[in-house]
Amino acid sequence: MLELENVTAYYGNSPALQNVDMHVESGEFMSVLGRNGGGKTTLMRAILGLMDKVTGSIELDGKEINNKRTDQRALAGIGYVPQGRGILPKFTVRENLMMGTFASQSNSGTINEWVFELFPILRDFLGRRGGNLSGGQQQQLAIARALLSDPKVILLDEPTEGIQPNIVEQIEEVLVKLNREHRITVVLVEQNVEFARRASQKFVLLDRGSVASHGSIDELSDDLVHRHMAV
Ligand SMILES: Nc1ncnc2c1ncn2[C@@H]1O[C@H](COP(=O)(O)OP(=O)(O)OP(=O)(O)O)[C@@H](O)[C@H]1O
Repeated sequence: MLELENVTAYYGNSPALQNVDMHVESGEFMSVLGRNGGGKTTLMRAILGLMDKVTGSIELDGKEINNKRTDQRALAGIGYVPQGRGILPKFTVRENLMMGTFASQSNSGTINEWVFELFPILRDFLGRRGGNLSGGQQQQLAIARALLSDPKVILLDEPTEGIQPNIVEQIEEVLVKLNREHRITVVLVEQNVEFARRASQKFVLLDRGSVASHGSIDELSDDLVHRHMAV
């Protein structure tokens, strides 16, 4: 459902991602791995249309999206949880959630209750400013906001970075549930290899902007991790 062929992405004139292929099937959980600076965030930005220039092909459900604007890609069904979470600190939790609904086809402004079933804490904090939540709560808010755009595929950039272990566990559980029960396709950027091994069916391993290895998650050997992820 998300097909990248020969994708090269540039900051100015310098390519940070080169000739990347990635094939994600509907309902699949894909992890994108690699050490810092390997190109993982650049890959997410290329899929979203946030790079200066991207060559190659990016298809969603068989339709080319590489010529579309970021907002059109969101409407087409790509949800995004950026690195650093991207919460608007002065907006309340309710307002942050409403931002997500505006990126959905229905553009309803209505917050679907199911995000509170996934993250009950958000209901309690609806009137609180986003900037006053803890890091873990902000991450839950960022995931809920992305879900309210009704995504077919959700891209998450290091959602567990800098978050306390019990919240990491909760986030892992929610992502697995979204994928297995709600059939949302997940593309997860992670440094946490064990999380990726538990949650994913497939992986892509980036090294210096190129695909060093890819396959089903049981093919992700310790040797590959050591070669391409150790600093
Ligand atoms: N705004 C930018 N302008 C120019 N070069 C950039 C910019 N952002 C990243 N790069 C370069 O692009 C390359 C890939 O960076 P990217 O952020 O995609 O890596 P990453 O795998 O996501 O790393 P991290 O785990 O640290 O987030 C790096 O060499 C980086 O220095």
